[in-house]
Amino acid sequence: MTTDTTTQDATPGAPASGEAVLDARGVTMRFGGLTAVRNVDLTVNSGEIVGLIGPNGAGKTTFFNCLTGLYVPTEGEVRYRGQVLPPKSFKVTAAGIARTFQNIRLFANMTVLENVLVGRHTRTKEGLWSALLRGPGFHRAEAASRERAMELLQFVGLDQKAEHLARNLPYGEQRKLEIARALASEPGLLLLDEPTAGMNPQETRATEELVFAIRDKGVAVLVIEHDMRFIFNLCDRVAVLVQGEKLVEGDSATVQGDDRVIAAYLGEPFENAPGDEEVAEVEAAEANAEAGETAESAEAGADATAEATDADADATAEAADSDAEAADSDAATTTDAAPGKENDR
Ligand SMILES: Nc1ncnc2c1ncn2[C@@H]1O[C@H](COP(=O)(O)OP(=O)(O)OP(=O)(O)O)[C@@H](O)[C@H]1O
Repeated sequence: MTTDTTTQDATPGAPASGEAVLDARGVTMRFGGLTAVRNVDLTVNSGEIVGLIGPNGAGKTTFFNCLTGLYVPTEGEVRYRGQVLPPKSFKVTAAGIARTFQNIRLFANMTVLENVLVGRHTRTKEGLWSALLRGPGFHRAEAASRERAMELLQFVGLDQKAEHLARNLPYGEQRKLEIARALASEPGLLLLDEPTAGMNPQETRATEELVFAIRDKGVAVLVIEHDMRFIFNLCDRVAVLVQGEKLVEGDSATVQGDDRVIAAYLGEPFENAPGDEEVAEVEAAEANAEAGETAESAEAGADATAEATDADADATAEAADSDAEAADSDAATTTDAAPGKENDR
């Protein structure tokens, strides 16, 4: 994966490298008396990574749903490469916009590869009869789809797990798989809804690199995220929604320094280069994890010695019982540790 993770190359405010891929004008979405999104304009140019931030309930996901045909905006218009988008999500995908969801939506009982193949259906031309008759055209198309799906799995680092069931992947890899599946429709614009939610710092850092790599492949990206370090390190431009309205739009420095954004959302400005901070945080987390492992094994050794001493003092039969119990208790800890960690997310 060729990645360019320097903040400089994704410099906020740098001239847009291309024409508008997405052009949303005056988008308003009302649910009865509630206006979730009000008169929002947003453009994403080719080669750009744009962030959409705002407090909970600000209307970010509703706005995404308006862009992807899940909702028909009450007012306004959304264009993709100059064409008004049809109000049907599969047609929006076919036009060139793909998305991931805030809550992972994979086919849990299908393999990793099958999940990506599902994502390719808008790009396969073979019709129903071809699929039923399984003629040479179908087999050629299927082989090409599998090849492309494997390329995408390699791109996100999941090719070795192609035959695993999606539900058996760790959380961070499920998010990667969602991205691979979205990319399978060969989009020109990828919408990511909280791609790092529940991730640890290492996984977040890897996702950041993946998004840069996607941009480098010519796919523009619009991303919703609450992790401000991630957003300000990644995005060329950031738009801030508050109570359905766009409060501010600009480069990272402009947004971070805007008093209204600080008051409504950020709290206090980020200082220093977020990239450096994040690297330091990841390194510290890795060092802590290593130190934790070493301490755990030292503790385990000490426990074993203490138990052995106790056992010597007791009757032989009792010592055997005590060892067996200790082994049971260790086994229970090991088994519980992984699911517990998963549940924490
Ligand atoms: N289908 C719906 N029907 C009625 N109200 C809705 C619907 N979808 C969203 N809303 C409301 O619209 C507002 C914006 O919600 P939305 O989920 O878009 O916010 P958000 O910025 O994505 O929040 P979060 O960061 O928590 O995901 C909220 O008040 C929400 O309750």
